[in-house]
Amino acid sequence: MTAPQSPTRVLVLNSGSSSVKYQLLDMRDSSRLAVGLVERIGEATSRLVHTPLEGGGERRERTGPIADHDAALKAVSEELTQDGLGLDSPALAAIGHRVVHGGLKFHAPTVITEEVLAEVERLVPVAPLHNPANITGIRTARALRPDLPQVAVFDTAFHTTMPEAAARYAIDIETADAHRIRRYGFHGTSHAYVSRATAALLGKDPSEVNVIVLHLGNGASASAVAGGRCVETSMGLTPLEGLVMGTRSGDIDPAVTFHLKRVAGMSTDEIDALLNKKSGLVGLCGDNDMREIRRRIDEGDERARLAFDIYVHRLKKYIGAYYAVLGRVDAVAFTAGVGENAAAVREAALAGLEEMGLVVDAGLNAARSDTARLISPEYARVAVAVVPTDEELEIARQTFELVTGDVKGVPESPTA
Ligand SMILES: Nc1ncnc2c1ncn2[C@@H]1O[C@H](COP(=O)(O)OP(=O)(O)O)[C@@H](O)[C@H]1O
Ligand SMILES: CC(=O)OP(=O)(O)O
Ligand SMILES: [Mg+2]
Repeated sequence: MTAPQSPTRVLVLNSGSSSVKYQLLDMRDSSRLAVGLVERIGEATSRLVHTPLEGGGERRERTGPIADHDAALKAVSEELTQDGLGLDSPALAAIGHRVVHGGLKFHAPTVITEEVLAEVERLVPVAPLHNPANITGIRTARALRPDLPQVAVFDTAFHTTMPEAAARYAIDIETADAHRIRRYGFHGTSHAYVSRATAALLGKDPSEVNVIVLHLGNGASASAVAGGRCVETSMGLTPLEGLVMGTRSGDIDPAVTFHLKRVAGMSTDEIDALLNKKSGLVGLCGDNDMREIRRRIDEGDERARLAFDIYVHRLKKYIGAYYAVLGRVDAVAFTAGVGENAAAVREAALAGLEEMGLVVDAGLNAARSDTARLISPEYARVAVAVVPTDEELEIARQTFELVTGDVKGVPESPTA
């Protein structure tokens, strides 16, 4: 009789403000067994799309109201069970959660305890769109499988290497320290994964290269990574600072908020909602989807053109700034929904930077691919790359490594 195999599967939950993305992976070969997405949580038109990649099941879609993240996770659990991949499976080693704000405490993936949850809860005011969803995801997953290790992988962890000169705001230092006001940075799992994948694409070790990573999704951030360590990133105390995003303003003179309060008579909550939800691309032109913005530009829409130009202008400023921070740049890597798909954004962001060694080959830029690739000509001094991010795989790896102490070889139970 053979002894039972050690569990090798990890379920990854990436709970966003109104969505949950999930993947079930087998860490023996990092293969995906099921992937899915629940979107528009809390609306009447919620949608769950579930794709089993193992067991011969078909892609399924459910529409109709899903009230909250708790209901969303229960629906995901039902879908997985239908494919024989349910949370009750003894093959499951752990559940890995993306947790957006980890403050200064968490530098590495962490097994979730009540103390860890309390700290994540304490940080809700500085990640109001993200941490509450992460907490619900953790509590629901724990209720479904109380015996299983649950691991938090923090968006902030990769940025904890930032030097004080980059991490501090120039405000009264006692006030800042009393309230832990500093720049934390986010999307760190993606910046870590993409900077490493870019080094691999260049055939180098991460310690040998300096990379500017541009994570352009709904939320967007840039980072400067020197020899594998983050030295600067564009998001700050909260995920509001930095680049222009789908619905967030990014950088703004803080006095705009006083002005809105004193002159426009808006409340703090109204200003918060304005800057987080009604700004960025959606505030400028009514759309936050870059595909729709490009379509409108092609039809001659001036508002869409202006929104695109502001988005790209900010991006270019950050590329220049991070070039200066790094001194020598080996590669600029574009990632996430916009970075991976919007050739026009990549072209416009780097236009006119030939003197800095940054050149985009139009043919390579226009080509499409699901794998990491270079879009700069061979002669260019700085490589420009499109590198699909994979936050879920990175979370699964870190989770599995933490619970088994091994990421490559899977420990087997000794044969009886
Ligand atoms: N084919 C495409 N062309 C241009 N932009 C795209 C394309 N596909 C997706 N996007 C952009 O990517 C965004 C979503 O990026 P994603 O990384 O999935 O975001 P998030 O993880 O923050 O939800 C969309 O809002 C859209 O602007
Ligand atoms: C931190 C952050 O902005 O995340 P997202 O892009 O998922 O909203
Ligand atoms: Mg994302």
